[in-house]
Amino acid sequence: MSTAFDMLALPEASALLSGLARTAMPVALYDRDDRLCYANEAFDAAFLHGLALPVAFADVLRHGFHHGFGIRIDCGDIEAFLADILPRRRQQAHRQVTTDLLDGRWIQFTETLLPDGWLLTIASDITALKHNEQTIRHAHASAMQAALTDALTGVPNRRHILELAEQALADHAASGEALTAVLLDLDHFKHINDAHGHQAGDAVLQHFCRLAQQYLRPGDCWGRFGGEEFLLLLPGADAQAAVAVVERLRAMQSDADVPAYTFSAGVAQLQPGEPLQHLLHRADAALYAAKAAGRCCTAIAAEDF
Ligand SMILES: Nc1nc2c(ncn2[C@@H]2O[C@H](COP(=O)(O)OP(=O)(O)OP(=O)(O)O)[C@@H](O)[C@H]2O)c(=O)[nH]1
Repeated sequence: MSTAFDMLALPEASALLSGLARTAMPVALYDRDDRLCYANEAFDAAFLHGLALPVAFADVLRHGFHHGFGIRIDCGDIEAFLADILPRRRQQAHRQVTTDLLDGRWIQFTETLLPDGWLLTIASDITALKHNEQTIRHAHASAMQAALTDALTGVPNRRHILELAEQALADHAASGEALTAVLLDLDHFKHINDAHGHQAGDAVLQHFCRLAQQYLRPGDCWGRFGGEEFLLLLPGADAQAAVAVVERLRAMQSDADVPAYTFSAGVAQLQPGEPLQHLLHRADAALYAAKAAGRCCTAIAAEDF
Protein backbone atom coordinates (compact mmCIF):
# COMPACT_ATOMS: atom_id res chain seq x y z
CA MET A 1 0.00 0.00 0.00
CA SER A 2 1.45 3.37 -0.94
CA THR A 3 1.34 6.26 1.53
CA ALA A 4 1.06 9.99 0.93
CA PHE A 5 4.80 10.15 1.54
CA ASP A 6 5.50 7.49 -1.13
CA MET A 7 3.57 9.58 -3.63
CA LEU A 8 5.62 12.72 -2.99
CA ALA A 9 8.09 13.54 -5.71
CA LEU A 10 11.71 13.54 -4.55
CA PRO A 11 12.06 17.37 -4.34
CA GLU A 12 8.87 17.60 -2.22
CA ALA A 13 9.99 14.79 0.09
CA SER A 14 13.36 16.40 0.58
CA ALA A 15 11.71 19.82 1.21
CA LEU A 16 9.47 18.17 3.82
CA LEU A 17 12.43 16.57 5.61
CA SER A 18 14.39 19.80 5.50
CA GLY A 19 11.36 21.71 6.89
CA LEU A 20 10.97 19.13 9.68
CA ALA A 21 14.63 19.50 10.56
CA ARG A 22 14.33 23.27 10.97
CA THR A 23 10.82 23.80 12.35
CA ALA A 24 10.70 25.42 15.78
CA MET A 25 8.51 22.55 17.04
CA PRO A 26 10.59 19.71 18.47
CA VAL A 27 10.01 16.54 16.41
CA ALA A 28 11.32 13.05 17.23
CA LEU A 29 10.86 9.52 15.96
CA TYR A 30 11.35 6.38 18.06
CA ASP A 31 11.67 2.82 16.72
CA ARG A 32 9.75 -0.24 17.93
CA ASP A 33 12.23 -0.69 20.81
CA ASP A 34 11.67 2.91 21.91
CA ARG A 35 15.06 4.07 20.74
CA LEU A 36 15.22 7.65 19.53
CA CYS A 37 16.33 7.43 15.89
CA TYR A 38 15.50 10.89 14.55
CA ALA A 39 15.37 14.27 16.31
CA ASN A 40 15.18 17.66 14.63
CA GLU A 41 17.23 20.68 15.71
CA ALA A 42 14.57 22.00 18.11
CA PHE A 43 14.27 18.60 19.82
CA ASP A 44 18.03 18.34 20.14
CA ALA A 45 18.24 21.84 21.63
CA ALA A 46 15.57 21.10 24.23
CA PHE A 47 16.23 17.46 25.16
CA LEU A 48 19.55 16.12 23.81
CA HIS A 49 22.23 18.82 23.78
CA GLY A 50 24.17 16.79 21.22
CA LEU A 51 23.57 13.30 22.66
CA ALA A 52 24.35 10.76 19.89
CA LEU A 53 21.53 8.73 18.31
CA PRO A 54 20.14 6.14 18.48
CA VAL A 55 19.49 6.30 22.21
CA ALA A 56 16.79 4.73 24.39
CA PHE A 57 13.89 6.99 25.43
CA ALA A 58 14.65 6.35 29.12
CA ASP A 59 18.29 7.38 28.55
CA VAL A 60 17.16 10.65 26.92
CA LEU A 61 15.37 11.50 30.18
CA ARG A 62 18.26 10.28 32.36
CA HIS A 63 20.71 12.40 30.32
CA GLY A 64 18.62 15.57 30.78
CA PHE A 65 18.10 14.85 34.48
CA HIS A 66 21.80 14.38 35.20
CA HIS A 67 22.85 17.44 33.16
CA GLY A 68 20.16 19.86 34.40
CA PHE A 69 17.96 20.34 31.32
CA GLY A 70 14.84 18.85 29.73
CA ILE A 71 11.68 18.04 31.62
CA ARG A 72 11.22 19.00 35.27
CA ILE A 73 11.11 15.97 37.57
CA ASP A 74 9.63 17.22 40.81
CA CYS A 75 10.12 14.01 42.81
CA GLY A 76 13.91 14.33 42.30
CA ASP A 77 14.24 10.58 41.54
CA ILE A 78 14.64 9.80 37.83
CA GLU A 79 14.23 6.01 38.24
CA ALA A 80 11.00 6.42 40.25
CA PHE A 81 9.79 8.88 37.61
CA LEU A 82 10.53 6.42 34.77
CA ALA A 83 8.84 3.58 36.68
CA ASP A 84 5.77 5.79 36.90
CA ILE A 85 5.55 6.95 33.28
CA LEU A 86 6.89 4.02 31.21
CA PRO A 87 3.88 1.69 31.74
CA ARG A 88 1.61 4.37 30.19
CA ARG A 89 3.81 4.98 27.15
CA ARG A 90 2.79 3.41 23.80
CA GLN A 91 -0.59 2.28 25.14
CA GLN A 92 -2.69 4.48 22.82
CA ALA A 93 -2.57 5.32 19.10
CA HIS A 94 -2.72 9.04 19.97
CA ARG A 95 -1.83 10.74 23.23
CA GLN A 96 -1.08 14.23 24.50
CA VAL A 97 1.18 14.80 27.48
CA THR A 98 1.81 18.21 29.06
CA THR A 99 4.94 18.91 31.07
CA ASP A 100 7.11 21.82 32.15
CA LEU A 101 10.80 22.10 31.41
CA LEU A 102 13.65 23.09 33.69
CA ASP A 103 14.08 26.28 31.61
CA GLY A 104 10.53 27.38 32.60
CA ARG A 105 8.74 26.52 29.33
CA TRP A 106 5.58 24.41 29.16
CA ILE A 107 5.47 21.78 26.43
CA GLN A 108 2.66 19.64 25.08
CA PHE A 109 3.85 16.43 23.41
CA THR A 110 1.57 14.89 20.80
CA GLU A 111 2.50 11.22 20.41
CA THR A 112 1.33 9.14 17.44
CA LEU A 113 1.94 5.38 17.54
CA LEU A 114 2.38 4.26 13.93
CA PRO A 115 1.01 0.91 12.70
CA ASP A 116 4.54 -0.54 12.42
CA GLY A 117 5.32 0.29 16.08
CA TRP A 118 7.35 3.44 15.52
CA LEU A 119 6.37 6.46 17.60
CA LEU A 120 6.26 10.02 16.28
CA THR A 121 6.44 12.83 18.87
CA ILE A 122 5.74 16.47 18.04
CA ALA A 123 6.04 19.03 20.82
CA SER A 124 4.34 22.44 21.00
CA ASP A 125 5.41 25.29 23.25
CA ILE A 126 2.31 26.19 25.28
CA THR A 127 4.08 28.51 27.75
CA ALA A 128 1.99 31.54 26.74
CA LEU A 129 -1.26 29.56 27.16
CA LYS A 130 -0.15 28.35 30.60
CA HIS A 131 0.69 31.90 31.66
CA ASN A 132 -2.73 33.10 30.48
CA GLU A 133 -4.33 30.26 32.42
CA GLN A 134 -2.43 31.28 35.57
CA THR A 135 -3.35 34.95 35.08
CA ILE A 136 -7.03 34.01 34.75
CA ARG A 137 -6.82 31.75 37.82
CA HIS A 138 -5.25 34.55 39.90
CA ALA A 139 -7.81 37.09 38.64
CA HIS A 140 -10.61 34.69 39.57
CA ALA A 141 -9.18 34.14 43.06
CA SER A 142 -8.84 37.93 43.56
CA ALA A 143 -12.42 38.51 42.37
CA MET A 144 -13.69 35.81 44.73
CA GLN A 145 -11.75 37.41 47.59
CA ALA A 146 -13.11 40.88 46.72
CA ALA A 147 -16.68 39.54 46.62
CA LEU A 148 -16.31 38.33 50.21
CA THR A 149 -14.43 41.28 51.69
CA ASP A 150 -15.49 44.72 52.87
CA ALA A 151 -13.39 47.14 50.81
CA LEU A 152 -12.95 49.74 53.56
CA THR A 153 -11.92 47.53 56.47
CA GLY A 154 -10.67 44.35 54.76
CA VAL A 155 -12.81 42.12 57.02
CA PRO A 156 -15.56 39.75 55.79
CA ASN A 157 -18.53 41.66 54.36
CA ARG A 158 -22.15 41.06 55.40
CA ARG A 159 -22.67 38.21 52.93
CA HIS A 160 -19.48 36.46 54.00
CA ILE A 161 -19.88 36.89 57.77
CA LEU A 162 -23.39 35.42 57.44
CA GLU A 163 -21.90 32.42 55.61
CA LEU A 164 -19.27 32.08 58.34
CA ALA A 165 -22.01 32.31 60.97
CA GLU A 166 -24.00 29.52 59.26
CA GLN A 167 -20.83 27.42 59.22
CA ALA A 168 -20.22 28.15 62.92
CA LEU A 169 -23.79 26.98 63.68
CA ALA A 170 -23.23 23.78 61.68
CA ASP A 171 -19.95 23.15 63.54
CA HIS A 172 -21.73 23.83 66.82
CA ALA A 173 -24.39 21.24 65.94
CA ALA A 174 -21.61 18.69 65.34
CA SER A 175 -19.51 19.50 68.43
CA GLY A 176 -22.21 20.58 70.87
CA GLU A 177 -19.91 23.24 72.37
CA ALA A 178 -21.28 26.68 73.30
CA LEU A 179 -21.57 29.38 70.62
CA THR A 180 -22.35 33.05 71.21
CA ALA A 181 -23.13 35.86 68.76
CA VAL A 182 -22.35 39.51 69.50
CA LEU A 183 -23.59 42.54 67.53
CA LEU A 184 -21.39 45.60 68.11
CA ASP A 185 -22.41 49.07 66.97
CA LEU A 186 -20.35 52.27 67.22
CA ASP A 187 -22.08 54.94 69.30
CA HIS A 188 -23.18 58.28 67.84
CA PHE A 189 -21.20 57.53 64.72
CA LYS A 190 -23.12 60.14 62.79
CA HIS A 191 -21.71 62.71 65.21
CA ILE A 192 -18.12 61.48 64.57
CA ASN A 193 -18.67 61.95 60.82
CA ASP A 194 -20.25 65.35 61.34
CA ALA A 195 -17.61 66.61 63.78
CA HIS A 196 -14.42 65.17 62.18
CA GLY A 197 -15.37 64.42 58.57
CA HIS A 198 -16.23 61.22 56.71
CA GLN A 199 -12.55 60.21 56.31
CA ALA A 200 -12.03 60.32 60.06
CA GLY A 201 -15.17 58.16 60.38
CA ASP A 202 -13.64 55.68 57.91
CA ALA A 203 -10.43 55.65 59.96
CA VAL A 204 -12.42 54.81 63.09
CA LEU A 205 -14.08 51.85 61.33
CA GLN A 206 -10.66 50.63 60.15
CA HIS A 207 -9.18 51.10 63.61
CA PHE A 208 -11.99 49.14 65.26
CA CYS A 209 -11.49 46.22 62.85
CA ARG A 210 -7.72 46.22 63.26
CA LEU A 211 -8.17 46.13 67.00
CA ALA A 212 -10.66 43.26 66.83
CA GLN A 213 -8.46 41.26 64.49
CA GLN A 214 -5.39 41.70 66.71
CA TYR A 215 -7.34 40.67 69.73
CA LEU A 216 -9.64 37.81 68.63
CA ARG A 217 -8.64 34.13 68.56
CA PRO A 218 -8.17 32.27 65.23
CA GLY A 219 -11.52 30.39 65.45
CA ASP A 220 -13.55 33.55 66.15
CA CYS A 221 -15.43 35.15 63.24
CA TRP A 222 -15.61 38.90 62.77
CA GLY A 223 -17.27 40.79 59.93
CA ARG A 224 -18.93 44.05 58.93
CA PHE A 225 -22.66 43.56 59.26
CA GLY A 226 -23.75 47.03 58.14
CA GLY A 227 -22.50 50.66 58.15
CA GLU A 228 -21.05 50.92 61.66
CA GLU A 229 -22.29 47.57 62.92
CA PHE A 230 -20.18 44.39 63.27
CA LEU A 231 -20.98 40.74 63.96
CA LEU A 232 -18.76 38.56 66.13
CA LEU A 233 -19.19 34.78 66.54
CA LEU A 234 -17.40 33.18 69.46
CA PRO A 235 -17.26 29.37 69.28
CA GLY A 236 -16.67 27.74 72.67
CA ALA A 237 -17.88 30.82 74.60
CA ASP A 238 -21.11 31.11 76.59
CA ALA A 239 -22.81 34.49 77.11
CA GLN A 240 -20.75 35.40 80.19
CA ALA A 241 -17.46 34.54 78.48
CA ALA A 242 -18.54 36.60 75.45
CA VAL A 243 -19.22 39.61 77.68
CA ALA A 244 -15.69 39.27 79.10
CA VAL A 245 -14.26 39.20 75.54
CA VAL A 246 -16.21 42.32 74.56
CA GLU A 247 -15.22 44.21 77.68
CA ARG A 248 -11.53 43.41 77.12
CA LEU A 249 -11.91 44.75 73.58
CA ARG A 250 -13.50 47.89 74.99
CA ALA A 251 -10.57 48.36 77.40
CA MET A 252 -8.04 48.26 74.51
CA GLN A 253 -9.76 50.91 72.51
CA SER A 254 -8.05 54.29 72.88
CA ASP A 255 -5.73 55.48 70.09
CA ALA A 256 -4.50 59.01 69.57
CA ASP A 257 -4.57 58.60 65.75
CA VAL A 258 -8.36 58.42 65.46
CA PRO A 259 -11.17 60.39 67.16
CA ALA A 260 -12.30 58.88 70.46
CA TYR A 261 -15.23 56.49 70.02
CA THR A 262 -17.27 53.99 71.99
CA PHE A 263 -19.47 51.07 71.07
CA SER A 264 -22.46 49.18 72.39
CA ALA A 265 -22.84 45.41 72.20
CA GLY A 266 -25.68 42.88 72.30
CA VAL A 267 -24.84 39.29 73.28
CA ALA A 268 -26.93 36.17 72.56
CA GLN A 269 -25.87 32.59 73.25
CA LEU A 270 -27.16 30.01 70.76
CA GLN A 271 -30.05 27.94 72.13
CA PRO A 272 -30.39 24.26 71.11
CA GLY A 273 -31.86 24.03 67.59
CA GLU A 274 -32.07 27.82 67.18
CA PRO A 275 -31.82 29.13 63.59
CA LEU A 276 -29.27 31.87 62.78
CA GLN A 277 -31.90 34.53 62.01
CA HIS A 278 -33.47 34.04 65.44
CA LEU A 279 -30.09 34.21 67.19
CA LEU A 280 -29.26 37.46 65.36
CA HIS A 281 -32.67 38.87 66.18
CA ARG A 282 -32.03 38.26 69.90
CA ALA A 283 -28.51 39.76 69.69
CA ASP A 284 -30.03 42.82 67.95
CA ALA A 285 -32.66 43.19 70.70
CA ALA A 286 -29.87 43.06 73.31
CA LEU A 287 -27.91 45.70 71.35
CA TYR A 288 -31.00 47.90 71.32
CA ALA A 289 -31.22 47.48 75.12
CA ALA A 290 -27.54 48.50 75.49
CA LYS A 291 -28.17 51.65 73.43
CA ALA A 292 -31.27 52.40 75.51
CA ALA A 293 -29.25 51.92 78.71
CA GLY A 294 -27.00 54.84 77.74
CA ARG A 295 -24.54 53.26 75.21
CA CYS A 296 -20.88 52.23 75.73
CA CYS A 297 -22.05 49.05 77.47
CA THR A 298 -22.95 45.41 76.78
CA ALA A 299 -26.35 43.77 77.25
CA ILE A 300 -27.17 40.05 77.24
CA ALA A 301 -30.33 38.69 75.56
CA ALA A 302 -32.99 38.10 78.24
CA GLU A 303 -33.23 34.34 77.52
CA ASP A 304 -29.51 33.85 78.37
CA PHE A 305 -29.62 34.93 82.02
N1 LIG B 1 -17.44 57.43 57.59
C1 LIG B 1 -18.33 56.46 57.38
N2 LIG B 1 -19.57 56.58 57.89
C2 LIG B 1 -20.45 55.59 57.68
C3 LIG B 1 -20.11 54.44 56.95
N3 LIG B 1 -21.21 53.63 56.93
C4 LIG B 1 -22.18 54.24 57.63
N4 LIG B 1 -21.74 55.43 58.10
C5 LIG B 1 -22.47 56.45 58.87
O1 LIG B 1 -22.79 55.93 60.15
C6 LIG B 1 -23.84 56.75 60.68
C7 LIG B 1 -24.78 55.89 61.48
O2 LIG B 1 -25.70 56.75 62.08
P1 LIG B 1 -26.88 56.24 62.97
O3 LIG B 1 -27.48 55.00 62.37
O4 LIG B 1 -27.78 57.42 63.19
O5 LIG B 1 -26.25 55.78 64.30
P2 LIG B 1 -25.30 56.52 65.32
O6 LIG B 1 -25.06 57.94 64.95
O7 LIG B 1 -24.06 55.67 65.46
O8 LIG B 1 -26.14 56.46 66.62
P3 LIG B 1 -26.36 55.23 67.60
O9 LIG B 1 -26.08 53.96 66.83
O10 LIG B 1 -27.76 55.31 68.00
O11 LIG B 1 -25.39 55.39 68.71
C8 LIG B 1 -24.51 57.41 59.47
O12 LIG B 1 -24.25 58.81 59.53
C9 LIG B 1 -23.80 56.81 58.28
O13 LIG B 1 -23.61 57.73 57.20
C10 LIG B 1 -18.80 54.35 56.41
O14 LIG B 1 -18.41 53.41 55.73
N5 LIG B 1 -17.94 55.37 56.64
